[in-house]
Amino acid sequence: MTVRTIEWRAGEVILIDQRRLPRKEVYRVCRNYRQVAQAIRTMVVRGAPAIGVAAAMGVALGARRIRHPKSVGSVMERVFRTLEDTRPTAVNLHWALARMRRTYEENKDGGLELLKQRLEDEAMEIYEDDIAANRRLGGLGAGLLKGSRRILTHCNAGALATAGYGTALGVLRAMKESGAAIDEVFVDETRPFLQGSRLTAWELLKEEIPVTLITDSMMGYVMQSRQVDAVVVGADRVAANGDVANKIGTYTVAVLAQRHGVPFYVACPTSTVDLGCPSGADIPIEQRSQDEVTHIAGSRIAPDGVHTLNPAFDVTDHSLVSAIITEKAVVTPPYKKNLRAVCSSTSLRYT
Ligand SMILES: CSC[C@H]1O[C@H](OP(=O)(O)O)[C@H](O)[C@@H]1O
Repeated sequence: MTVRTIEWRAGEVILIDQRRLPRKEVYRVCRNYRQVAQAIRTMVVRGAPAIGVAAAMGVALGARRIRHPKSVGSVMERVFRTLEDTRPTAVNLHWALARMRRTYEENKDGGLELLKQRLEDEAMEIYEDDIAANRRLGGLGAGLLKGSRRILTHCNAGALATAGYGTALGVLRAMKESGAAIDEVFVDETRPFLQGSRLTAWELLKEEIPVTLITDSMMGYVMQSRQVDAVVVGADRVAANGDVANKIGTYTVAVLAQRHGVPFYVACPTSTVDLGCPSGADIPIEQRSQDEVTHIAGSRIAPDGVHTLNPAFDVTDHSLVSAIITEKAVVTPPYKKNLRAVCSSTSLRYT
């Protein structure tokens, strides 16, 4: 099954509108960087690696529309700032923009047409690197989870959250490709945006991987009744000490996993590890609109005027993380030392 999450088509960025899934497969055509930024903000495209790739393509779009060499500097600064301001938590967005900014600085004096081509080439490289990384980490994860036949995952860390193949779902895809027996994947709905029930269930059904949808409140029950052999989730930012920011509810899963002796694995490319971020306390947590909590599919389910909280992410302490599966290695504690050893060559300064 090839999900076309995102596609560069000479001067356009094509995105599957993830707000419409699973009922409709609708594609959004972005013809300028502002449209890409809006698609990221409104979660037409979502998922840490996917928004990084989208932002990189947005930079290439922004450059393509420049007509006068003298305006390059002012236009590109506006492009970078607009895309950097879309969503704060997923470090892949800022990592990808740092790569694009490095390419811009290296080529800004080489002529406008060369600059445009170099930025497009870099965006495509970020796209292809992500898919390759997911396939590699998937294979490493399949080896780690060998023998785990009943797995729980949270949110969507699949092809839809990346340039393709997925991270947590990349591990499941690699397990299936290797012939490993998967008896059951428990997917929780992941309120309020329902990435689990709408996106992960959709991806796994298409892959013919056995999936059971549960409500968020059933996570404790399935682990207490010993129905889960392992948990694997994605990540939006891993701090230098191994603390993990991921979709809201991940911390709950991790505490339950520890309580019931279930290994808790995080699958992410090294572009998700932020060595410049000392701990989870330093990770900015995005607060999203209250409508996501008070409405489902556009219908109000809560009374007018009710106060809501809507942090889009939480932080799981590194002590609850059994291992971090990256494309370069499966990283185990002590994370501060081992993450630096594995990820330093990928790390880029974002500030
Ligand atoms: C492959 S990482 C996907 C990661 O991103 C999601 O957040 P959002 O849907 O708000 O972009 C979620 O935290 C996933 O685990």
